[in-house]
Amino acid sequence: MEVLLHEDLAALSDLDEQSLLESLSQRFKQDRIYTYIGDILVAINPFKYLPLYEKEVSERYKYHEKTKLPPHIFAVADRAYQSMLGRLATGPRNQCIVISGESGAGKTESTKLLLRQIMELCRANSQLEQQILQVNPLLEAFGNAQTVMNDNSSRFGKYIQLRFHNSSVKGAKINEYLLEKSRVVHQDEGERNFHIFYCMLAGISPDDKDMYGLLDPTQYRYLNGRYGSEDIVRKWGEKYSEVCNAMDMVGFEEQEKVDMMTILAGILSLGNIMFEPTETDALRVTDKSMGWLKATAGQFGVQEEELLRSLTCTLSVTRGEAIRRLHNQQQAEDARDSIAKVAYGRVFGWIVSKVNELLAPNVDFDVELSEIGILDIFGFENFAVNRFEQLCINLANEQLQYFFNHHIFLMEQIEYKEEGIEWESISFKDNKPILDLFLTKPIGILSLLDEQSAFPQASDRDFVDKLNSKFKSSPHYEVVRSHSPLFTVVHYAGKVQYNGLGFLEKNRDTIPASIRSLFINSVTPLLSLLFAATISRTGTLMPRKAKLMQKADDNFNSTRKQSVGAQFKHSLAVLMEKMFVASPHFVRCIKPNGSKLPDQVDNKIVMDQLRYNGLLETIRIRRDGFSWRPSFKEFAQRYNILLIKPDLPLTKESCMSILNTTKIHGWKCGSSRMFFKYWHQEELARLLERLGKAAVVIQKDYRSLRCRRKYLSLLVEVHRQRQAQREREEREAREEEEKRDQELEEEMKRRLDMEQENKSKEAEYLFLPLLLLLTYSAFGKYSDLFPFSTFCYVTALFKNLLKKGF
Ligand SMILES: Nc1ncnc2c1ncn2[C@@H]1O[C@H](COP(=O)(O)OP(=O)(O)OP(=O)(O)O)[C@@H](O)[C@H]1O
Repeated sequence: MEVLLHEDLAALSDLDEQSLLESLSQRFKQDRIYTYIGDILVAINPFKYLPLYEKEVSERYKYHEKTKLPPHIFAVADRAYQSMLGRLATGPRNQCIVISGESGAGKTESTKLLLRQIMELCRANSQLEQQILQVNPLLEAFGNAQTVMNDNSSRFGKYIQLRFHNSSVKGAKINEYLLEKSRVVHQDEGERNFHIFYCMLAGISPDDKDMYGLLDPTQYRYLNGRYGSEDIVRKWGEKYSEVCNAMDMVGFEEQEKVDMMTILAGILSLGNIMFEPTETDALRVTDKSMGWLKATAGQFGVQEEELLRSLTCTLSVTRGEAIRRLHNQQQAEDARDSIAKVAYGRVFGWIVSKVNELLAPNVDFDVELSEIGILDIFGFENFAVNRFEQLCINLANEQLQYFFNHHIFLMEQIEYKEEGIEWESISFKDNKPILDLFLTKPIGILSLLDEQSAFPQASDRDFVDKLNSKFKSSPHYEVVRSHSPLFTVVHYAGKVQYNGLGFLEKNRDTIPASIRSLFINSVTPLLSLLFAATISRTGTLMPRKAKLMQKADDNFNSTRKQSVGAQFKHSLAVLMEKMFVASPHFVRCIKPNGSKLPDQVDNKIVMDQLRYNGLLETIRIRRDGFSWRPSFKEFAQRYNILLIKPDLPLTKESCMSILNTTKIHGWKCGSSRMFFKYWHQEELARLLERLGKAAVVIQKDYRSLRCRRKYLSLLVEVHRQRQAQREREEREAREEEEKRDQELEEEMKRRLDMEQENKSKEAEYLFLPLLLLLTYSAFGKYSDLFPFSTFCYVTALFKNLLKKGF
């Protein structure tokens, strides 16, 4: 039991297919839906609520050590986030998380959980992060639908690029891949149209229903006249308010929402327009559907007659002459359906481009952003009837499987050989020949499809005949003897029989110029914008400014447009380019049974998935192989800190010296790079972390020492300043006192002087008359000899002598 419940299957020494299955299903029965194969996460869809994603669980998985907690999708989010920031074994790098598995295996749920946890990790609570989280319900409503394999199946692929500056999210970009537009006009048994139609009909208020001209849901042919039980309708209603909230949150304007709903209502009405032949060659709209024609024209904001004309005939200009060709009933119905598909496809593309506009990073161009990409692409599909869409979906899955194989098996084993590492080769199912069958030029399925699509007279049968003649000897292709244009491709995940009917038309995906110009002139601004938009080489809608529209439309030529197959091929190539330069993390989703039931494991279904996913081989390569292979330079640069020697040369010898200081075993040394087991990354990261913690302690102590020293010198300075202050104050006091003494002395002197003066004045007053008397009496006799002036002079002389204290 111990072995069976092992959390990392790569740690088991011996495992065969049967014990792998047993091990996973035992864990599943105990609600342990996650299991590691080294650094790869296997997730089995529980089809029931499990208390695995609560706030408290999310907290535990933040910055955790992998081996200390059970395997979890949150652990993948944590590892991608920490690796992006360069906190784990490697320096900062862009990351991508690749989620794969067949339809209904749980990819979209895993994507949502990853997004949520990454937002938690960057402590997100700003408006931007809320907007990023709100994008999902919006895209799900417009891009998901019920299929026989999954009630909430993604009918498009998406690659979400989260962009960060340092640790906080600065923006996001959604890349969408090939929406299954044909679902708007046709759904197979047991399937439904896109969720938004049902949500809108269930959740809209009676007033708005009147405003948009919506009627009873069972009346609409595009909905197959089917609606749902009361319970389901209630849920759709709730979903509709969620979608409206999401639109508000993401930032859609009121008029844009109204336009969008009007277009959806128009698509539903359009589907009810039926045609019948008249006695002349012309077609007419049946009496019953005249009302629908009127309603559609109103909802699409175009003239009723013009709409009818564009449905029933094609106008083309040859050598300056306008030629009108009448449609037969089938052509009119095709024109009707193609309007519905284009309108819906473009609404979806517009939502994505609008979301991207609103979530674009608001930072300067020179700010370098890091990225985590999450890929949630439609799962492998094999229905009773497989059409062009299934072919594209399965091609995308082939491409993903190739990416997985390339990373896990191919690159690794090539490097062992090149670097002289002893290695017993592990065989795996290489799907490169199947990819080549699709993508090779000029003789691959997509090239032949393009070739045939370019001939207006070619039929789907011609296309399949061409495939049969070119690939009849290929081990990955089987000719099917039938009146219908059938063919079989042996995919990595099993054989799929395709029905070639409609392949050419879907690949061309053109709308007649007359229809396009009719809608460009619609009074509904959004519809006009959508039909004037161009489509990029990778199939992305590019809305244009109104003024530029008409000019470009004058020389619009539908044959210049890339085929859908070519666009899809390009978009996959661009996606692979992005993913090949990032560090990948793999989540392999497994569907436990075909009935979408909880607690049930269908051994055959699970075993098939384990086999075609190559999980047993993955376990072997993760157990015996060296999944992490940094170059000497890369390793020495990152880990020289373990030697605590600056300026260490980035050589093999340095790598050896570094590793000799650790207790890590089991690594190998090649001729230009090191070879490590997946768990070595964790061990080295732990050593770095320990060193990091030690560095923090040293920094802390050093800082405290510096602070203490600074404090002491400040204290001395304070003492010095205080002393100086004291001395200054004393000196000032002294000077003040001296000044006061001096003033006192002066005052005393002044008073003395005054006293003296007073005394002399008294003497003057006392002696002057006497002196005068004496003088006069002494000199009186000789007054003749002494004139009066002499007398005055002598008197003044005495007076002065008296003043001076004589
Ligand atoms: N972790 C989970 N916990 C509970 N239920 C889950 C979980 N994962 C998936 N499910 C259930 O399985 C259903 C299908 O999952 P999901 O839509 O994620 O599959 P998918 O692989 O994305 O399929 P497709 O390729 O068709 O889009 C979900 O609607 C949900 O009911």
